[in-house]
Amino acid sequence: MRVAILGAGAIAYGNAALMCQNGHDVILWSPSGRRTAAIATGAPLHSSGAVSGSYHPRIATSCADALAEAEAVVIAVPGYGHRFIIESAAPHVRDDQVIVFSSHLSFAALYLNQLLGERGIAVPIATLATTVTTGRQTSLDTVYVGAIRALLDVAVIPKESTARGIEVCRTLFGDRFQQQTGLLAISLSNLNPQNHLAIALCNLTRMELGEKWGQNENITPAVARFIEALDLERLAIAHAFGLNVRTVQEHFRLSNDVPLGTLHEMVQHRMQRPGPFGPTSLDSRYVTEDMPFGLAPTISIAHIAGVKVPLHESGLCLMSALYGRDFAAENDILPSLGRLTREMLAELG
Ligand SMILES: NC(=O)C1=CN([C@@H]2O[C@H](COP(=O)(O)OP(=O)(O)OC[C@H]3O[C@@H](n4cnc5c(N)ncnc54)[C@H](OP(=O)(O)O)[C@@H]3O)[C@@H](O)[C@H]2O)C=CC1
Ligand SMILES: CC(C)(CO)C(=O)C(=O)O
Repeated sequence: MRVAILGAGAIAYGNAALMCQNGHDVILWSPSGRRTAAIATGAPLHSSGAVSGSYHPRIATSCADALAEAEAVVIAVPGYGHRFIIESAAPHVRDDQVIVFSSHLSFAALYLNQLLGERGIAVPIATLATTVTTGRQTSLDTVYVGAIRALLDVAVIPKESTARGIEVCRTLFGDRFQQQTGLLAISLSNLNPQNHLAIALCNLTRMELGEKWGQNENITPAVARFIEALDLERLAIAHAFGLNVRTVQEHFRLSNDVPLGTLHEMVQHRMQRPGPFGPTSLDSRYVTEDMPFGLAPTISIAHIAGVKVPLHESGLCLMSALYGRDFAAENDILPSLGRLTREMLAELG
């Protein structure tokens, strides 16, 4: 399949390596052009870890160029890049294409659907609760793929295009997708915001001082308790809408192939294998993406549902104070969607 990847970071490169390995024709677009500079001159993309090999994805010079021949389009940038990517792509999307958000946050798919609607077209938009690959970009032409997740949740809008959206995900990435009820369930199934709040808040001075620290080693019993307490709030929101979403322990089992237990027990199992390292700067998407585009919308959903989420609210407040920023105000997707109501959210499922 001809597939365009909008983004050129850890997930874009990991996905590109996996899809090239699966025989797909991949074209990458780096919004600034900087990250793909080496590959554009002919250097191969070297991947190590769970995907190992050297590949030659094509490089697009513009978003329009990336989309021109694509049958599928994967959006793989942090939430703070979604608005730019959506607005760059929307004028060029064709009605025979399928879009995949890897991963989806903050109802970004609704914004894309809205812009396409203004052009009179609708395409399947598959939203993934997390990413197929994990990993880190280690240089401009190298990526380390930590894992390929065994199973992940997907929902497609418009709902009537679900079968086509999931079919394309399976063609690109393999048979590893489980259909969720809808976009609300997917929004409540992305666990990075809560996990990263706990990991970053409890290790913030390590980040600020640029220390090298193992992420799992620092999910101590106290940090794991905090993550599990945050998880109970998230599950209560889902429950208020009658939705069934995975627990953090189930998510950790699927992502890391370890037996179910308490989160701390599971992290201990995971530590038998190396990596990943925690962020080494305050300028980390664990905070700058996950607070505005993960925690803030989740709190809004909780308010609409009438569910109390004191840990989410305190976390967002503390992080905003620590950074001297108003993270809730940094979300540039929600204001374009109008007022979300309980009925609209319930309809999304
Ligand atoms: N890495 C991982 O293991 C995991 C990642 N995820 C999620 O996957 C998504 C992608 O993550 P990852 O690839 O690691 O992130 P990266 O930080 O590596 O992504 C970098 C890419 O995002 C682009 N980008 C950054 N800021 C902007 C912006 N303001 N406007 C437009 N583009 C921008 C960069 O553009 P340019 O090329 O111009 O520099 C680059 O192409 C995130 O939502 C993340 O939370 C989820 C689970 C695991
Ligand atoms: C490292 C990992 C897989 C767990 O926190 C991750 O989710 C991320 O990098 O965003």
